Amino acid sequence: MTRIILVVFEQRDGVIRQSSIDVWNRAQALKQQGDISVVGIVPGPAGSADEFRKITGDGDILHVDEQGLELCQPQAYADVIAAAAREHSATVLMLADTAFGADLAPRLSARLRASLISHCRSLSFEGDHLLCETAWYAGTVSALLTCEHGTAVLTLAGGRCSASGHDRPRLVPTTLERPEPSGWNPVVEKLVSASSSTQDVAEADIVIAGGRGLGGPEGFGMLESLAGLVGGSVGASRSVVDEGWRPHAEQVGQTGKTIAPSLYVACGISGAVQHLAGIAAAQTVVAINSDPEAPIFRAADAGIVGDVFDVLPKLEGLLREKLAGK
Ligand SMILES: Cc1cc2nc3c(=O)[nH]c(=O)nc-3n(C[C@H](O)[C@H](O)[C@H](O)COP(=O)(O)OP(=O)(O)OC[C@H]3O[C@@H](n4cnc5c(N)ncnc54)[C@H](O)[C@@H]3O)c2cc1C
Repeated sequence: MTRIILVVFEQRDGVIRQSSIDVWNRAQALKQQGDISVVGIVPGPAGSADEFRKITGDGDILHVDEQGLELCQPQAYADVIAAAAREHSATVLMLADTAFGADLAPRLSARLRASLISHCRSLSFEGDHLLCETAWYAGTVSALLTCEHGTAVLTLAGGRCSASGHDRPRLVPTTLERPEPSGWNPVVEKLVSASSSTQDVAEADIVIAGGRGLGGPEGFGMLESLAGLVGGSVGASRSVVDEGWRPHAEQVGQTGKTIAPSLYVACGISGAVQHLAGIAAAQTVVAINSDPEAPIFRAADAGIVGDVFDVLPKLEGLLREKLAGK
């Protein structure tokens, strides 16, 4: 029997999130493991052809754009996605492990009477069983979970995943048969972007993050300059956010964002387990810290022991020379 995976795409202001495209690519990779077909759904106004061109692989992508979906209201989304899951007999629903995915997944699980597995790091099919490796206790423990029967709703933790094929999915403007929307959330009237000038730290390919070692909000000027140079975003530890030096939108970790950049540079960050929980999927971690015993070095691929105020300007100077071809 063909198993149907429904991938839920998240969009913000009509722009499809990279984390959702990663989930789609991971679902495509699962097709090698059996008779599996993948369907996507984009609720809301992600209508431009350019947006859809970012997506490759096989399968239909349902695009549902109707009144009430423009504000990313989870209850409205849950109605639409549950209707799509029923219509396509989906047995697995996959969402990115973002704040929005974490809010939506339990609603879908309740509506579909499905099992819910959050923070999946990896997944595979063994016979009829879906096996999910998930992270618990800030990533210090991993558990292998399976759903014995019925539908499963999964949130997938970061992991940049590129498409293997160059096919284009078929885009299907869709209207779904569903009961009158009952639970439109009256609280959301307007979405305001927290930091419109820079890319969301959860989507960025390069993240330059700072901790308490930067001494104050002024220290982040160096990080902004370096991030601007390499086309990255600035991230922050929770201590920094608690101090009010940086906005919560930039916080990385257990109570912040889970990120999956190809390069993560931790500047003056000790590397507490709650912080490391957010960077497990980073491909390369570089740490700059004055304390050679700082735990961040154990999680780093490369480390520089030194004062961040000496190291970062030198690093940026070298990079500028390199980029100028000197
Ligand atoms: C339930 C819970 C959830 C949490 N969630 C998160 C989370 O999501 N994200 C998160 O980050 N934390 C989280 N924390 C907090 C976490 O435990 C740490 O307290 C926090 O990560 C520490 O932040 P920090 O590394 O910036 O500061 P510190 O631990 O104070 O470390 C500062 C580091 O800077 C170095 N340093 C100092 N001066 C310099 C200098 N001039 N040059 C170079 N290095 C220097 C020091 O050697 C030190 O290693 C959570 C905690 C709890 C209990």
